[in-house]
Amino acid sequence: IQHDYSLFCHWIIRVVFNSYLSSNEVSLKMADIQNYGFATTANSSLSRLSGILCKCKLICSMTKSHFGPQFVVSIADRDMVAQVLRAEGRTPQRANMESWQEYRDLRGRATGLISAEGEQWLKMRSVLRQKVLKPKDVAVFSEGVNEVITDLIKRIHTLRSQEEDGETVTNVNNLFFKYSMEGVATILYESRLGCLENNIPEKTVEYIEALELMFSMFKTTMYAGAIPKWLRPFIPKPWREFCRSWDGLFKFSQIHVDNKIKDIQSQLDQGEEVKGGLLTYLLLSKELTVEEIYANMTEMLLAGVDTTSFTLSWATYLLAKHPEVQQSVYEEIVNNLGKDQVPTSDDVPKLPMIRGLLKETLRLFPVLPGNGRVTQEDLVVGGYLIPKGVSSLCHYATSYEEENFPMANDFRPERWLRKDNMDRVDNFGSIPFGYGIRSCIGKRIAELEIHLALIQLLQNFEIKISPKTKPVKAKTHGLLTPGDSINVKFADRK
Ligand code: HEM
Repeated sequence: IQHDYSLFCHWIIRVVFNSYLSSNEVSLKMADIQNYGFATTANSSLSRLSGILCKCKLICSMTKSHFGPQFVVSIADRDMVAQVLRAEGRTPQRANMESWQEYRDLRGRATGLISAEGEQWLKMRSVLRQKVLKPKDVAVFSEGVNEVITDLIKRIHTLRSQEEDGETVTNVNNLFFKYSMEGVATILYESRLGCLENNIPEKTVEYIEALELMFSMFKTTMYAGAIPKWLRPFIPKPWREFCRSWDGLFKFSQIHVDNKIKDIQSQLDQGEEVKGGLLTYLLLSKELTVEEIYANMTEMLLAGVDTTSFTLSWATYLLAKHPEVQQSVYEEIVNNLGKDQVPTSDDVPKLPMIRGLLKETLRLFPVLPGNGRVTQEDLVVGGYLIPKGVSSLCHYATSYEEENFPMANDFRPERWLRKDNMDRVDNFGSIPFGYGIRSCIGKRIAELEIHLALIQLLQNFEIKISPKTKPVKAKTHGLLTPGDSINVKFADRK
């Protein structure tokens, strides 16, 4: 049962238990159990069942289980996670990417950074890392991101004016989804989509809706790869939808990349000097093929929207729930930057509390609660032999360990402040962007989008609890997401 049928068990358990418990409670219990030992949502349904029945919290730091046909060793201990990551070779391998590869083979598409392996991955990583991996590389995107933030603030004014109290914005994640999509498109495609406009042109509405649908469809079809191929004729929907959402994402990226190719060509034809950002560089340098550029833009779009928007939603929620923290972050902004000055990336180092706020938000709510790795050598970890070819690193669990973070359940951004130059606040207990040469390549982009947005939001508004704010818990379907709408008030700063 733990092999091919684990997914079915998972579904059956969900259906049965949903009828006994509220769905939130089930998600929470599943999240708890998953993150205390199991890295992926469909892991080992039987163990989950016993966990739910016993209401016990699994606190083992190493467990073995199965995800579809795959054997997984899940590690939830800071030092063991560090040991596995430090043992990585020059081309670390990501787990569970077979379905992504299969889709690309089927459609004759290239792989992007997330799905590529080996030398192919290394080649693309070496090209992309030169442009986006250091804070100074992404500093050039500040202006474009700030334009998007101006639209975000306008949109908040519009949305709250539609509410009775003139201050509440319901389901902030909708808003931040559009912000993140607009922000990442500005950086990746060097063009604006218009997601945050009040009167969005019909054409734009169509593709925003199509993209939203693709993102939501993608989440539900994530497990398509775990269903054995021989079962697909009997249960065709997950695989069909998985392919359909990839088709849509690729098409979307291709339209924007092709537009850029035309722009560049017309500039060249007119004898103009061609200047631009990341995409222009990739197209002109020809270090990647056009197919590789399509694939990387598609995978970065997929990786860069929900991650950023969920993190912003949680940060907003935490600030509303902790007015004293919000006040100290705000005071730091006013004292070091002023009430009205538009921040750039150069200002962020002057605002350690803003950085602490993001780190603490990601410690409590790491969008990717686990990290799948294919270990490339046999390893002895914590006295156990982990065979080559498996492992899953559960940093959600290590983020909540008292040993790693005293008063771990509390929201305390100041825990990330350095007392002096020698003080090291980095902590393997919380690695929301992963670690090492295969860590998140969009980390600096995400930080820029989130830091600048939070600074301007706090300069403009006091974020407060609204009567519509209910306690929101996290749930997981691969990504850790808010389990309910986050509704807060954006009150004008006096
Ligand atoms: C709060 C926001 C984000 C979080 C928490 C996050 C987290 C992560 C994590 C945990 C990984 C896996 C790292 C590993 O395997 O060690 C990853 C990989 C990746 N992320 Fe992000 N990410 C975020 C935003 C972004 C953005 C904005 C982009 C692109 C614009 C992006 C692009 C990627 C790509 C391409 C990879 C694969 C890298 C590789 O395999 O070489 N991410 N991210």
